[in-house]
Amino acid sequence: MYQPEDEQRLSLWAKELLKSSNEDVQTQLDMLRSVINYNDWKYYVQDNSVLADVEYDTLFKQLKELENAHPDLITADSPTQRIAKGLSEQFTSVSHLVPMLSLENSYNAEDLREWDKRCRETSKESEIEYTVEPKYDGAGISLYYEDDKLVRGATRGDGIMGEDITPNVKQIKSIPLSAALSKQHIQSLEIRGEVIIPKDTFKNYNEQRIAEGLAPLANPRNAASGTLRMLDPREVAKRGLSAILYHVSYHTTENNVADPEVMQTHYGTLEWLYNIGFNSPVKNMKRCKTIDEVIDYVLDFEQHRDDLPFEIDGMVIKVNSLELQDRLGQTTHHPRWAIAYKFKARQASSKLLRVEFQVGRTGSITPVAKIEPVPIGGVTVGSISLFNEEVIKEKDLKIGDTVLVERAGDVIPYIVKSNPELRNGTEEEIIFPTHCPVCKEELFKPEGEAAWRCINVSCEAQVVERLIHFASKDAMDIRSFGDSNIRRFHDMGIVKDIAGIYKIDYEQLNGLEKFGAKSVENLKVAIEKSKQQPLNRLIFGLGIRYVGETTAKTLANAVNHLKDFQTWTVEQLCTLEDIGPKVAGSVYQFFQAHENIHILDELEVLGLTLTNQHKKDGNQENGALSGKTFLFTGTLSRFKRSDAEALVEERGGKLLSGVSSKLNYLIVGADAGSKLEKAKKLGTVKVLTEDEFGDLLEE
Ligand SMILES: NC(=O)c1ccc[n+]([C@@H]2O[C@H](COP(=O)([O-])OP(=O)(O)OC[C@H]3O[C@@H](n4cnc5c(N)ncnc54)[C@H](O)[C@@H]3O)[C@@H](O)[C@H]2O)c1
Ligand SMILES: [Zn+2]
Repeated sequence: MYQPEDEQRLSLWAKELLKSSNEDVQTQLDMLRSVINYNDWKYYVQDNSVLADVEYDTLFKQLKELENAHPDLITADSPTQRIAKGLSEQFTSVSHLVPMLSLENSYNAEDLREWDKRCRETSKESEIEYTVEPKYDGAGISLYYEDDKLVRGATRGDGIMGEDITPNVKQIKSIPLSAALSKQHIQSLEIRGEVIIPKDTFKNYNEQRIAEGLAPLANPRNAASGTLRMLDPREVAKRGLSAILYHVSYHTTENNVADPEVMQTHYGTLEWLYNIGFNSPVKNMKRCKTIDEVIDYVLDFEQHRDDLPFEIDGMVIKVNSLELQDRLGQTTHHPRWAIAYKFKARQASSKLLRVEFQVGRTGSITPVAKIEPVPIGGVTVGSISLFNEEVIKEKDLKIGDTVLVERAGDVIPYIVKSNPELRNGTEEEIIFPTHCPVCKEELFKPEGEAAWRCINVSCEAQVVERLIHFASKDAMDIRSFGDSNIRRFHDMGIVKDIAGIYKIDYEQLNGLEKFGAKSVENLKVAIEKSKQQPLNRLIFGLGIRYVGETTAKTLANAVNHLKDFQTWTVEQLCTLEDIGPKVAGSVYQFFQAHENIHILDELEVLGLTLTNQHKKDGNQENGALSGKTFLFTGTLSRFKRSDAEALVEERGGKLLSGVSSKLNYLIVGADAGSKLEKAKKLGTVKVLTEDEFGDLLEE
């Protein structure tokens, strides 16, 4: 389609147009159209954008404004007159019964008031009721049901034709394979929605990829869109996709009877869909009588976007009455009865200045990109982990490159891509070191692993990282002993290893710059308090390779005393829940090393708890919740989830990972989805609100 020199030219034009242009109107129009066509192709066909979404949106808006000012210069093939292209050749194409259009965008209250005014003028209504729902950041899909059965699932494609991905769609558990449509005399139904990957599924998936040495996937949206187009449905099933349905685009009734009453409003339709088993936005939806109410709701929602279990990139405002929607109609690009309100962007382009190589607590070398600082979603990003050497190769990064940076929700920022087409020849290769940047020992890359390692156990960098990890919030939680103090104390020779934390000579700290008597006292108290931390935190804090918080808990529950593991074999370790040979091997090695046992002995003498308190107290057998099983779902507001889970375990209760007949209690927060549905269907699970759970704890 495009030659490299075309790509370079079009990218330069984009930058020029973004800065403002002094070309005449016709030239500007031509440039904008070429640039937008090119970026549509990159985005929809190649799944590989060059511009940040905001930048693209700005150019699109420029084009629209220019065309509004010069309607005579609008051409039929202008990108404003059609929806973008996006069909691959991997799947059979199918026609949508009704085109899948785009949405008009708005960015502030002014835009929304403007739109409301237009809607009222066009419809000649003085007041319009709107609905507001989240704009899910995933991949659009269209589902077709006939005689209560799911017949077909398709991607959006170019809006007219989509890709037939029925086998993949059938793997998504929140999409019912059949639904009681005929109860409302609906014979056929085409519904639209979004396929998404919940944030924690995405995070787990990426952590797994990183542990396996693979580059993490860019963002939940790309992950959803890529997964839907995978050729093996079994792989799709493993990815934990979810679907939310937000629009009925077409339907017929049995014997042409009149439409059911529920289908007179958008809200009613979604409520009905929800009641017959579809996941729809009703729970996060609001009906608003005025545009001011709409504006309040979207602004408020933006504050809480990170509390949702999935990514959203804005809100969608729709006219509630379907009759009025019909009257307002659509352009070739978007319906007039809906508009998207886009949240602040979380993407930006910046320049890659240099790459630093950091040594982790297990000796792995992590390349970290230093970029020209850019604000993204309210924070300034200047440093970005590149994970390993492969990522640098895969993304084809060079020093001096213009890179696209994204920070999605609570996901750490990452470089989406470089833009090789923007290079001018002065860029430099990134050279991975052959020796540890701190202790200068030669680096090794074990077979089958992605990370280079410094295997010198007394490498200073590793010692410090181990101390930082040990004192961190999720491990021993030694407040007031943060990164910089740890580094300082280590450099001054005050703390040399973990045991050293408990042997600090506080006299020595007197008179230390920026560390007054109060700080010394706080530190002393925090260190003393950490001695009482439960065994699982200590195990996690020790930083045994592959032992995360969950594994640490499993290990802590398996023994009476930590040193009991000295006699465990790899096979025995493998019998523990979720512990495979890799983890077991690492734990085994840790407890076979004399120097580690020596540290444990030292810690015990210094007063730390190496015994499993729960076991000793018999809490688990006699606790108030013993014999009962629990599961939490949705967003909790009163409790932090990990705290709530700890409370259950402290009282002898057991946590389950899914809804089954073994489950006694399901505690539901906001936006509880399929788990709640399933629990209701089972009928044997007691569903509790957070407050009811609180009461249960007090009993
Ligand atoms: N970076 C680039 O080069 C580039 C290129 C092309 C497009 N883009 C981005 O893509 C956007 C245009 O893409 P688009 O046409 O898919 O529009 P869009 O993603 O902005 O909005 C329309 C889509 O929103 C989705 N959606 C989510 N929740 C919804 C809800 N509750 N109700 C209705 N729809 C909902 C639907 O899939 C719908 O198709 C641009 O605004 C731009 O940000 C970027
Ligand atoms: Zn080293």
